[in-house]
Amino acid sequence: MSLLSRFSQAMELLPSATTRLVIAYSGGLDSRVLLQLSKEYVVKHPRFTLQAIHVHHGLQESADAWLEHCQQQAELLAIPFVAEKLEIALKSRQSLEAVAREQRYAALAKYIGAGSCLLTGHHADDQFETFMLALKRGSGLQGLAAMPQSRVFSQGILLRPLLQSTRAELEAFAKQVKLSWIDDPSNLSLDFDRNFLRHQILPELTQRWPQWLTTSQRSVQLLQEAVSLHDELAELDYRQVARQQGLSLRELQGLSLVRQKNLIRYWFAQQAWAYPSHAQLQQILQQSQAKSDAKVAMAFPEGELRRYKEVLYLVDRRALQCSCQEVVWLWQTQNCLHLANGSRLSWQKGGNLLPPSPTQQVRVKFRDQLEQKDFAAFGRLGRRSIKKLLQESELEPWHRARIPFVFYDDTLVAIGDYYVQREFHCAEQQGLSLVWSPIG
Ligand SMILES: Nc1ncnc2c1ncn2[C@@H]1O[C@H](COP(=O)(O)OP(=O)(O)OP(=O)(O)O)[C@@H](O)[C@H]1O
Repeated sequence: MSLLSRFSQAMELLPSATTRLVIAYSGGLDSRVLLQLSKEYVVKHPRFTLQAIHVHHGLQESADAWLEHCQQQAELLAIPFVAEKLEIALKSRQSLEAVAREQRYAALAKYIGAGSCLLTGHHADDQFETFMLALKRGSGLQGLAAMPQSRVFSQGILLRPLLQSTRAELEAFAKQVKLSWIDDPSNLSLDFDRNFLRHQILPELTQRWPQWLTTSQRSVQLLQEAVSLHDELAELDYRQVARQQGLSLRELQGLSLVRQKNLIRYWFAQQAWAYPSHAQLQQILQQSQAKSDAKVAMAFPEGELRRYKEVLYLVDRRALQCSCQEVVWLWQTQNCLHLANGSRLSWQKGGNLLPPSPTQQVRVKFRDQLEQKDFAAFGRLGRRSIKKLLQESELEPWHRARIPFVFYDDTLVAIGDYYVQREFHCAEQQGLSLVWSPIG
């Protein structure tokens, strides 16, 4: 089968609403072939528009020359071209390669709205390397399943139409039609694990077993099917076990151990958190057996795992941020307030909070900023009443220091969307309704 036929077959995976193809064009062999085939395909399928994007990392001396080369190649094919320049700043212990990749995808994501598809030049050799690197790390099924041919990306989709073709096939095609491309010198350095696999391991394997890439690709596809099956099971279990925004411990523990692990991994992915490692997973399962809630708090880059009232929560890093200054709210001009602690307070008509008079100033404070006089509204029990009120609100403890207390001038009128002071009640639906979202 020709490269173009395989490319066209992959394009059939696109939803019918896709009309815009965005080519991630690095200037290397793979994406140069991708550029060519995309152009040939679009000529035959004019419902698609094309655009090429080059991400300029600025990491190598020749980065500017690469950008220029890419622009010329795109012009040659009359494909609209854009360059995205990055300024990569590394924090300690971050890998340059990983940060560059993350920022590259973030830059590309901006171009992928609904109806758009990002095309990348990944091929079968890349797939093999990804699989081997996952094996080296001791990854689970998800890691070994390497790269899917398509996945949701930003508001659209990411497709790898060359994934079934080998690098040798791409090179033969590029030479035959006399394409020009850039060879990145860093691809030769055996210091990188990927290059070691590419230059030392794969040639040995394909010399002994010429079909190696095709057959190992089949195994990867079977692993991908197994991943889908695991996800389907996790989805069913999730429906059973999900409580509030978390997982009910009682329901979780009713599952077999492997299903618990499968569900927890799925749950992390649903919240867009990186998968927990094998050791972290063990720890989560151990901690969820603990007798008291207080013991469970595990830190992850995205936030913390917490336990409250027999439910496990993944608490976003932003929701652990408490500090916040008092704010004066321009009530008449703004119906939504993004607070510095990452939460959001908004109001709409149709609630039971009496609106402020035009001369009243609306202020927002937080629990730690309340003064003695603010508690007066709560009668003799003051501070303790507020504590009790928040406990009764069922609001998770980590949100209680973050909930906004709303004042008209100096008088407390409401606490988030949980409580309206008696004197400021009006007939149902005649007043305002406050809405507080812990993560805005
Ligand atoms: N600088 C870039 N600008 C635009 N697209 C790029 C750039 N670098 C890579 N790509 C896209 O990504 C594809 C894979 O490139 P490469 O194998 O170098 O990526 P990688 O660093 O291994 O990361 P990953 O495999 O996670 O995408 C390329 O074929 C191209 O489509």
